[in-house]
Amino acid sequence: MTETAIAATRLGKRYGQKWALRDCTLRVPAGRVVGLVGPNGAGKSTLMNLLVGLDRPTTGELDLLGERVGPNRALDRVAYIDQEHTLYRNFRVHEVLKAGRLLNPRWHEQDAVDRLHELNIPLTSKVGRLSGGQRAQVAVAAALARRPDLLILDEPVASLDPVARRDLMATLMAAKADRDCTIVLSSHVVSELERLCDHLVVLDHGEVRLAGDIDDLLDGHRLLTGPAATADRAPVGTCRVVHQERAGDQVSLLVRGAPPAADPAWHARRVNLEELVMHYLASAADTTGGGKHPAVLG
Ligand SMILES: Nc1ncnc2c1ncn2[C@@H]1O[C@H](COP(=O)(O)OP(=O)(O)OP(=O)(O)O)[C@@H](O)[C@H]1O
Repeated sequence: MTETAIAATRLGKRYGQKWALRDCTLRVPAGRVVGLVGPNGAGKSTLMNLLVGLDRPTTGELDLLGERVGPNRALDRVAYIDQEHTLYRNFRVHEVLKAGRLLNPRWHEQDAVDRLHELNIPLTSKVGRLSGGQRAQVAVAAALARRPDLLILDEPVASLDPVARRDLMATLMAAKADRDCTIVLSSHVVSELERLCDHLVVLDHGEVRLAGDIDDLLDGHRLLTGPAATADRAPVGTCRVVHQERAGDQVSLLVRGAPPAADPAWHARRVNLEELVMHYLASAADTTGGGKHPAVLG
């Protein structure tokens, strides 16, 4: 397997005057499960459309699984599932599999049959009569039957109830355990990604705000809390202040790096993934004028 699943260099997509994605430079090692997060309109679907070849970039370069993505490149090692888990509703499940068999040179039907059997989804059922969760499972089973090296899912659980969400996440985790593919999934809900993902990309206003392996990102940040009155003298050392937030007479600063434990009035602790993402998004909102949060310091 190639070492790098996704290498994007200054990738951009403009619709008319508007940049949906701008200057996106990313390197995702193969085998990662990537959580792509960001608010509405952040550019998540735009990035995914570029990754799966549904759209062409306005600027920049994109390599997937070691190959340059271009107009004549078949993306047969990449599978994509959109938000609606689009399937023909009049098809029966076995007809979905037949279509997959006819359309895909790499097709392992028994994988899908076994998976659907385990989930008690009859092959004779009409897609339109399945629940939303079952339809999502059929879409995932059909995508996995292609044994993709890169599986991309646009908000796969957004329309599902909590049990169906859990079941779909379990299917993805099992698929990852079976085959060492790279998975990219987008969501608004960070807590949903936390159990599954080991790599994070935060997008906002079409720009990458944060990207990296989640363990490294969590190790590399601290939340420094102390008296708001002395916020400008917070003991940050050489750390970069990403964002600060005031609550009463206390202020919390998200810093990148390890601040020196010099001042007893200040307390440094690790952050969780949700806090990390929220601070980065709040910081982005400050710089783009879209938020109500206090100013970014550095
Ligand atoms: N085909 C298009 N034509 C014009 N503008 C578009 C098009 N597709 C996306 N955009 C714009 O690009 C920006 C990014 O949209 P995108 O759908 O990628 O965001 P997103 O993060 O996936 O949002 P959501 O979470 O709501 O699905 C938005 O401002 C959107 O209106």
